[in-house]
Amino acid sequence: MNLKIALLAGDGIGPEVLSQAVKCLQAVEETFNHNFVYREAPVGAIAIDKHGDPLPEKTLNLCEEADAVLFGAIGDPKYDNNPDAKVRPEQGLLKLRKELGLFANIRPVKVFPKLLKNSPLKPEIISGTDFTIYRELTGGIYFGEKKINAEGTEASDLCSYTEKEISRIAHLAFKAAKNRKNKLTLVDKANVLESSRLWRKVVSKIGESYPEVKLEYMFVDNAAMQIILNPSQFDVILTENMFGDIISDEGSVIGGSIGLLASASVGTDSAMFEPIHGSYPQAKGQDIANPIASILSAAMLLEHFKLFEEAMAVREAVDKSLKKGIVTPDLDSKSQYGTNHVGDFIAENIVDSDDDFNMNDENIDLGKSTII
Ligand SMILES: NC(=O)c1ccc[n+]([C@@H]2O[C@H](COP(=O)([O-])OP(=O)(O)OC[C@H]3O[C@@H](n4cnc5c(N)ncnc54)[C@H](O)[C@@H]3O)[C@@H](O)[C@H]2O)c1
Ligand SMILES: CC(C)[C@H](C(=O)O)[C@@H](O)C(=O)O
Ligand SMILES: [Mg+2]
Repeated sequence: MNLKIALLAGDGIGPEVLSQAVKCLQAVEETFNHNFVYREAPVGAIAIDKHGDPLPEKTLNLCEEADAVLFGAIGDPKYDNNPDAKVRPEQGLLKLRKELGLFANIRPVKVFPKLLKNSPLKPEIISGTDFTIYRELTGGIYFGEKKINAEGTEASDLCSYTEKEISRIAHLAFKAAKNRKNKLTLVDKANVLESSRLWRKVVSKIGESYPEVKLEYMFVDNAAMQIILNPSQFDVILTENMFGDIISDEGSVIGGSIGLLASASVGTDSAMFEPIHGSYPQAKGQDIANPIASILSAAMLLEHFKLFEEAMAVREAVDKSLKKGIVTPDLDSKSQYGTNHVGDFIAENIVDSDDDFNMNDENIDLGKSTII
């Protein structure tokens, strides 16, 4: 298959982790005889430094012309620590999502058996965790009207949703639940927020078209607790933009590190693949960041184009690195291995299972995601 892939490395650890994902895609090209063309473009703080704009027009054009975008991370303390900054790296990411129409952000949360003891939570509580968050990505409080009064003493962000914005992601989430364990939990704050009550109305109506899917509702404060207390009760979680952002970082605790959690952001015409973590500025250039979230985001990219064997080969190589303890320090504080070494190991272990993979060889956790 020929694919044009836009590479947006961004800031902090973004470039380091993204280049491990690219190594893996190149290994896939070689092993499975594909031809991917990569084009790099600046985004985030680095794009502000170079062009005065966190999403230069050239970057957006490149993404629009590409078949898919592979994103690193954006963000820099010089903006995080300056509430008065007029231009911010995050605006680049938000604009990109909006312009590409990436309304659904799919974040799988799964525990690798090998890492059961890495989690701060008890193994008996987290084993069997396998849920996917469908986070609405181009609406809600992130995109509502922002105001600050002239004195700078009062500010507001509007949380607004339309029926259309809710229903398009709800259909995706119901279809995903149908292909999984037939359960969908809508996470909201319908006891307080008008926008959440609209979510409930729209989602319950759509639910009538998916009678096999058990629809449940949960308030977000309770959901934040249940994800930690009993994560295996969840199958597909559907939620609005900000709640999805927060509960997915929380979900990453279950698996032992946020450096493992990948995501796909999809719309009708475009798709972007990005780790859920940020630019982790403290680790920039230190070769300690976990590249697996970025590598698994590349696996989701392959699945998006129905390259399932190829994606599986990447997942199996990741699994092998975890089994052999070839991991970064977030997963093993005594580890001698860095970002690059882990990336090399995973890329080198991408093989065509038709050639030499023995299913009984190792107890492999395939961890297949559920993009449709
Ligand atoms: N998609 C994105 O680009 C994205 C996402 C979240 C945050 N951000 C931005 O990133 C900057 C830093 O934000 P933050 O510190 O709140 O979140 P962060 O995700 O960058 O880091 C939080 C903590 O998670 C851990 N971590 C993150 N990535 C890791 C990795 N690959 N390997 C191992 N450990 C990892 C580290 O312990 C780190 O201290 C901010 O500017 C923020 O706006 C960007
Ligand atoms: C950086 C920020 C705008 C972003 C978000 O909130 O969507 C990040 O936290 C994420 O999870 O991708
Ligand atoms: Mg986030």
